[in-house]
Amino acid sequence: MQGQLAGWDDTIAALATPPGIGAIGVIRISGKKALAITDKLFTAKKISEQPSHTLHVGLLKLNDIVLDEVVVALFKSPRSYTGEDVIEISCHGSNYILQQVLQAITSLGARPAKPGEFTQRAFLNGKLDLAQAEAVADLIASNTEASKKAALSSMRGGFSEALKNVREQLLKFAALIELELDFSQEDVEFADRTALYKLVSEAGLSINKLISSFQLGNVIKNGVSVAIIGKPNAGKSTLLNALLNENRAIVSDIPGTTRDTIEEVLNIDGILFRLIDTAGIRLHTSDIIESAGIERSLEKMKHADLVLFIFDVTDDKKEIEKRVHDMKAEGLHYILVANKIDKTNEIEARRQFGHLEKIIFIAAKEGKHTETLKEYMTDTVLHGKVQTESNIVTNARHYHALKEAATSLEEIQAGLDNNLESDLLALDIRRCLHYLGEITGQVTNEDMLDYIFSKFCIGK
Ligand SMILES: Nc1nc2c(c(=O)[nH]1)N(C=O)[C@@H](CNc1ccc(C(=O)N[C@@H](CCC(=O)O)C(=O)O)cc1)CN2
Ligand SMILES: Nc1nc2c(ncn2[C@@H]2O[C@H](COP(=O)(O)OP(=O)(O)OP(=O)(O)O)[C@@H](O)[C@H]2O)c(=O)[nH]1
Ligand SMILES: [K+]
Ligand SMILES: [Mg+2]
Repeated sequence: MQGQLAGWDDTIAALATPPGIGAIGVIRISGKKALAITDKLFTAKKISEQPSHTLHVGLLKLNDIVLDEVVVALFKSPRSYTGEDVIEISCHGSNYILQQVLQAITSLGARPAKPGEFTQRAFLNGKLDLAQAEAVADLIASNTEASKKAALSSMRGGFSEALKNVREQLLKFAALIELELDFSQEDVEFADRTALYKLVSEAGLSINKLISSFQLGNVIKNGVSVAIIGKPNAGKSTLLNALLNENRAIVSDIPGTTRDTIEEVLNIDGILFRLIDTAGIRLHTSDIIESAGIERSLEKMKHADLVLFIFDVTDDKKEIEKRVHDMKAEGLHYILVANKIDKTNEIEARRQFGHLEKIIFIAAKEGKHTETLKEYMTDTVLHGKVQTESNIVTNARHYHALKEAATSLEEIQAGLDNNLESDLLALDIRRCLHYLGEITGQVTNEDMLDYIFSKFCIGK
């Protein structure tokens, strides 16, 4: 065997806490030799003879040299994170001590764990399915309430449960239809086609709901990039500062103040917006540094999830309309920010620009209506629907598999509509089952597992 499955029988060890920081450092050991190795190092009592889920204080010694005074936690197979015997040794957080203890453990027959290898074992031993295991990595990476909540729910099996039901029902039908093939001479129907049709359309609905949750899932997991775009002196940097509530970017009345892009993260209601202040764009310039800046701004605009197109309300209407037309043509998501309403009056500003869609009137300098803009930004990315209670797909791999499963379901439906023969119908059902199984890991291959678990941190 190759890759991660090679060495699956080894006993593995790794630091479970970040190296070099913290009062305590935890080393985790998993596998058949975990207890025996600990027995050789721990002097207070025989760990292998203690009940599972107990804690023990004592000295660790190797060749009569004291390594540290530690706390040992014991999880006996199968009642552990990995399903194997697991020992956790909490040492004093010195890098030197931790390295010494790890070396002692490996000298007694364990090897260093690869990234994600503890969680991979949990998966291989049936403690978690693949979607749950992937959610563990998302949980560790989560940095907002929304991303934590989505990952925790998936890790605890919410998403998997939603798929399991569909899978089991389809499996039943596949088995019945395949049975018909054995009796092909006799023209029998074991699988009730009407019931199958009902199941397939219900499954299609729930899978399509999951598919459409991905847009929100992506926003929750990866945040939203927001390019602040506009002419020199439109007030882009002033707006960045107002949104952040701090003087991050230099503001001045000199056009061309911002030369390079400035990026800052803003958390609005649990969603991370990566704000990008850019150099002002204008049609003609002879300054090469400025034109390089404009180039960069246009690039940021093209790749942003959302564009805040800001302009001075006393500016020429025609030019704004042209920019809006261009953004629409490029299919960009944008909000028009009519700035400096303090310079005129709001009624006049609305008279000039109110015919444009997705527009908001503000005075960035005074922070006027910037809170409303924040609400508008979250509404724009969430499209009004915050599905907090249902399952949210945040993983691109799951999303693609769900799309394939949905296509297979449509094929099954079409097959039923056209009285497709049992063998072909069975193939379509099997294809759908295959894609559902890829998500939760009933269907895997080693490369896929290697890829998924290699993205984890060491010790997880
Ligand atoms: N010290 C420590 N803290 C930790 C973990 C860990 O492994 N060790 N975790 C690691 O991610 C998370 C908690 N997750 C865990 C999940 C399952 C089991 C476990 O031992 N499960 C067994 C026993 C259950 C029981 O008897 O109640 C099982 O499922 O059979 C442990 C931790 C976060 N905190
Ligand atoms: N009256 C008024 N002035 C504003 C407002 N917002 C920004 N300004 C002024 O407009 C000028 C330009 O502001 P900046 O934020 O530097 O504009 P910018 O778009 O970042 O400009 P560049 O980086 O040069 O492209 C400054 O003098 C700001 O004080 C506003 O709401 N009202
Ligand atoms: K400026
Ligand atoms: Mg600026």
